[in-house]
Amino acid sequence: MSLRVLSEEPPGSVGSTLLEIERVTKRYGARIAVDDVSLNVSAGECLGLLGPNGAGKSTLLAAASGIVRPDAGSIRIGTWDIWKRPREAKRLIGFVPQDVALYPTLTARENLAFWGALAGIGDARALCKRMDEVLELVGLEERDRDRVRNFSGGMKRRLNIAASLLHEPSLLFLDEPTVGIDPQSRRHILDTVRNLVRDKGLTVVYTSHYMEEVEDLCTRVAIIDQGKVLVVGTLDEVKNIAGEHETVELEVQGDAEAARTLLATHPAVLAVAESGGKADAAETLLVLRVERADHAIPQILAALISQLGGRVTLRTLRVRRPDLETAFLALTGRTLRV
Ligand SMILES: Nc1ncnc2c1ncn2[C@@H]1O[C@H](COP(=O)(O)OP(=O)(O)OP(=O)(O)O)[C@@H](O)[C@H]1O
Repeated sequence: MSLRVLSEEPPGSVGSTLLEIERVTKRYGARIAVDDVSLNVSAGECLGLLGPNGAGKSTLLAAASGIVRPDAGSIRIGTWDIWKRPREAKRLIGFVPQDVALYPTLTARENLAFWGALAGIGDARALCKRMDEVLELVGLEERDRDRVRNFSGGMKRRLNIAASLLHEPSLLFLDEPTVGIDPQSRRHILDTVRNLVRDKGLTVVYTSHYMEEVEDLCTRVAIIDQGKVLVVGTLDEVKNIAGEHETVELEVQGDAEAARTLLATHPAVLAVAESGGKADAAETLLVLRVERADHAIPQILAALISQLGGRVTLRTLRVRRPDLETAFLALTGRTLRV
């Protein structure tokens, strides 16, 4: 599938291109992790990079941060090519990896001092002031003397974000910062990122497989799957990509395979998506694309009752309005959920 660029220029008061990714490819052996990706990010915007596990998001961020060298293509941060002028380019970026990079036996402040020294902040007073600022930004100012080994997973992620901000970057890469953490820390991270963009003018590339987070934070979104960016545009442009079609979700118990087969050939159903439900789950999620939900639902229910009554139990039925999940479905025939 070829890339669809729905809008060249991001909306709002954003500036010149701060990140330019041009035709980047990265292979691991025979596997293509990033496949000929081009993407621009303007100063002041928050771009969401949305895709399922294994889509290539981390590899693309690692390439853009100068951590993983691509096999082809170029990456420019501001005016600097990240591979030709890494020192200058890296000064402009902060990178928050998925894995926490902290010393558990050191306190929060000692960890920041270590990262500050690595970032070249030599002046002790300047570093101290900057540590206070970033600790406050992530809401850890009261815990700065605590050892990191006593922190929750969410607090460690927040400290990692603080460390990435010490040298006052213009562009922040966040690689799935909310995976596997408590809801309070998740809320805190989302609020911190929003404030950094709105109040400090930071430019952010935020990767996630949670469409709600991207809808909440970002002005533009790029959908990535199997190493390719399938579409780039404003949230509204991408949400509407499914066009006039609607999505009906059925949660069924029993012989879900028979229900899937029946619905896949039903005239009211355009397509049944593969959904990544858990193999041991009691219910199976069937995601249907239909022309009009109000017409299709009575026919679908009648077919299930007359042909599979007793073998399948319907637990829930939901109609989805166009959102990033339905866009992903329209583009790939699969659901985002994992
Ligand atoms: N160091 C590596 N060696 C071999 N294969 C790799 C390596 N890193 C990533 N891959 C493969 O490249 C593909 C893209 O992985 P990547 O981690 O970039 O995806 P992702 O979208 O960030 O997914 P996740 O959210 O699971 O990290 C996957 O198929 C992955 O298995």
